Amino acid sequence: MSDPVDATTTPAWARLTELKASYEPDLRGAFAADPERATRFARTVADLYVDLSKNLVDDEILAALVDLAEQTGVPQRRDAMFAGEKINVTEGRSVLHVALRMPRDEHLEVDGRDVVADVHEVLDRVYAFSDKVRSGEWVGVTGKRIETVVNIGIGGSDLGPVMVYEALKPYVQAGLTCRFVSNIDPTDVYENTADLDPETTLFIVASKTFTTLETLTNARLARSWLLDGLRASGSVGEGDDAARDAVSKHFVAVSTALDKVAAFGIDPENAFGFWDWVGGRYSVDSAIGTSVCVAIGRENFADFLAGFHAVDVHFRDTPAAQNVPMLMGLLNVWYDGFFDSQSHVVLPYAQYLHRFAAYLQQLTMESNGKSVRWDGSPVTTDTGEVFWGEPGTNGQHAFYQLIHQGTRVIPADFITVATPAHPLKDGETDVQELYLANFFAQTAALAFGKTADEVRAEGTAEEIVPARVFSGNRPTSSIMAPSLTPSVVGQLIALYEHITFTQGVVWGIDSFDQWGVELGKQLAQQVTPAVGGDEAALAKQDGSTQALIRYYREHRA
Ligand SMILES: O=P(O)(O)OC[C@H]1O[C@H](O)[C@H](O)[C@@H](O)[C@@H]1O
Repeated sequence: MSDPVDATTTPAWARLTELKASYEPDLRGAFAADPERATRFARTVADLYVDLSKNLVDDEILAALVDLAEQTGVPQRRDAMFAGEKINVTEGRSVLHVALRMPRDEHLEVDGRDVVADVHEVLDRVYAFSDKVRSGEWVGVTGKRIETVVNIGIGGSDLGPVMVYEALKPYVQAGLTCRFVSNIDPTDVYENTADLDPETTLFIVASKTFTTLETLTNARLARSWLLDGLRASGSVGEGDDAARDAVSKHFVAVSTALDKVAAFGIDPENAFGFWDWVGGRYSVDSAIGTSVCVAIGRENFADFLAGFHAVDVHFRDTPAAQNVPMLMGLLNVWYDGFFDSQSHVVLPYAQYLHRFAAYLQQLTMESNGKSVRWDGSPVTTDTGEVFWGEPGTNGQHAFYQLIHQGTRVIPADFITVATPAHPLKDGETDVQELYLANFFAQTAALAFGKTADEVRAEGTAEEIVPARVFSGNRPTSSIMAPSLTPSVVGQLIALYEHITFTQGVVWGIDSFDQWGVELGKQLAQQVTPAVGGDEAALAKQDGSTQALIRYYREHRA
């Protein structure tokens, strides 16, 4: 595996440094001087129209960013990923989420196996299972059809499925509902089962490793809830055989560790596998998406996968200057490295995408929150900006103030669709038009601001003019699609996967490991006996931890 290139030593970085020194952001001037700017800085990828023109770049800067991608080896590493090379260096693994959405007739050999054939074998089993649940052929232990599917998972085994389920609500079969339990706070499993009927509930235990404390604990709680409920109503007798039979009708699992699934007591017949070359945060398009597939059906799920694939092909085959994910990743590097941007806001003007920012937080921050490169050397630039966001227009009335007038540059991605799922009218007014007017107005306000003279011209008292000035030159990228179809949702996810990849390569980091989450897990194991009252274990904790545990023990009702 080639060594990472230190981006800051490349001629492109030197050029960017030079360009930045003389760059005076002036989007008003840039649009006035170049009537073609909007079209020259727009790109398309699959169904997505991506307007990059309101970013703080000119032709020279963009060219230098493209050179940076070349000089840090982004295209080569991308090709290595698609070829199945083990680019997840610290875990010695290939990185092949792109294989999860390759069409059936493609082939990709890794360690002597055609992974595309393996993918489709599992996909066919997921499809067959989802057909049975949807048609009512799959029944619970008392013969009733399934009405609620509860996905139990966390991190990548939760955020992807819940985000996509919410995004594709209009495609969910009537009479079927999915719920998602992730948190080990007992409230989560309680609230999500309290009003359910065990006879019509199916649990999907989703865990790549099948060792995750939260998920296994919640799965056991769910199993107890199921058996207690069925026994209380006399639907199921006492004894292990009766319990096993009930569990086999109400529990399926998704994991790379099928031996552990069996050890948990779930029939391997009811388990769907995937592979160590799929990162958890890249797994919603694997069997981890089974809850989504049950909800929306195999045709829609296939359309979802096709959306990813269309963006994969674009990312793989398009030269950097036209390559949308690569350009967007490079813009992020530009803002992080040269404007000290510490965060990046994602603002979907599509209510169904209300979990998209939360999903992106794991994708981007677990991938690129690293301080060493893949050869172990320290990074030489900042990495891993904070991703955050909420659907517009809610954010406008809450936190946009900081984006418009705060002291930091916060690049923003605005995402919307032309056709709403529900074209409601307020009298004669098409509400989608009000919604999109806000989208367009916000990106214009951020880019072009409002000068002191413009504020004065409105008759504003001089002493409050400064407070009412908008500097403008606040960068945004606008992403539009015709409507929020399964394919478009797949396209959006793949777009951000490859943006994340591009940033990671420029920074020289392994975007596919997540060692940073391990220490807390280990410590939790050590602390658990102390929380439970083991004085010797308590004495081994630091002073602050001891005090916190004592507080808990004194106040626990
Ligand atoms: O799917 P699982 O193995 O249960 O893992 C669930 C999550 O837990 C971890 O701690 C990782 O940081 C995540 O990347 C992962 O998605």
